[in-house]
Amino acid sequence: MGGTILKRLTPFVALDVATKEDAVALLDQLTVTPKPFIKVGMELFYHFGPEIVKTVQDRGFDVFLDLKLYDIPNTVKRAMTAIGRLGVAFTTIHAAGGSEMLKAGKAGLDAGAQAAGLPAPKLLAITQLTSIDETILRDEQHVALSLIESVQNYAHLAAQCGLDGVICSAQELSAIRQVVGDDFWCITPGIRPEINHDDDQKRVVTPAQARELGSNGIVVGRPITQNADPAAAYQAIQRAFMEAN
Ligand SMILES: O=C(O)c1cc(=O)[nH]c(=O)n1[C@@H]1O[C@H](COP(=O)(O)O)[C@@H](O)[C@H]1O
Repeated sequence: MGGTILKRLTPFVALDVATKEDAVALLDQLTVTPKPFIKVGMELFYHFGPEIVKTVQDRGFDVFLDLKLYDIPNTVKRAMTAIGRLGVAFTTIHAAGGSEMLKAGKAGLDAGAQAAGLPAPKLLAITQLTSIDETILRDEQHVALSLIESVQNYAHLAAQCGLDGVICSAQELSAIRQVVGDDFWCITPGIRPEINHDDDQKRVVTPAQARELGSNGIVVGRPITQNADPAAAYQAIQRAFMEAN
């Protein structure tokens, strides 16, 4: 890291629930210090649209709107312009869409924010989803690179296109840091307090491992939202990630 101090954000809680009542109940339980970022994903957004973003913001949380855009450059640019007007802090796009799409997305996002008089959201590129492993990459996607090389390639592409960072597994961070600057955000889902490989996530680390590997921020869903005490689960994960032993 060239001797610089790593920026580390409080965890992002993935609000992956189906109803507004469930979302609000979780937000009410997560009014803790330090405050988490709240990730609104496809499930809530497709049910309730921009209104759900406002609901979260009105409760004092910064929003990471995770819609993973992937389409032709013109369509992505226009959709990103709409996202830029929502006042969110972070949003996502697929690096696999290529440089023209990434640059169009960034231009649209910045234009939307500027038109609304808001700061531009940070744009993060999805590299390889944390549910993808070497077997899927080789046998289904027919990608000739190793998983780490593919993630590293997408991170380099995203940085060259002027994006603010990537989403990846913390397992790829040292490879990524070889090709991007220290100020490039590497946000890492696939976090489990205990590694037991019993769900759809394939490239998984603990919160403490994410810290040791140099993650700038972790995204955590089910270990918090499906816990009987979401606030306690969040606080334990937050401490493990943010405080050195
Ligand atoms: O973009 C994301 O946030 C994301 C990218 C990725 O590669 N893997 C990944 O799990 N995510 C998201 O991170 C969250 C992880 O949720 P849990 O697996 O329940 O902790 C989900 O909301 C996913 O959509």
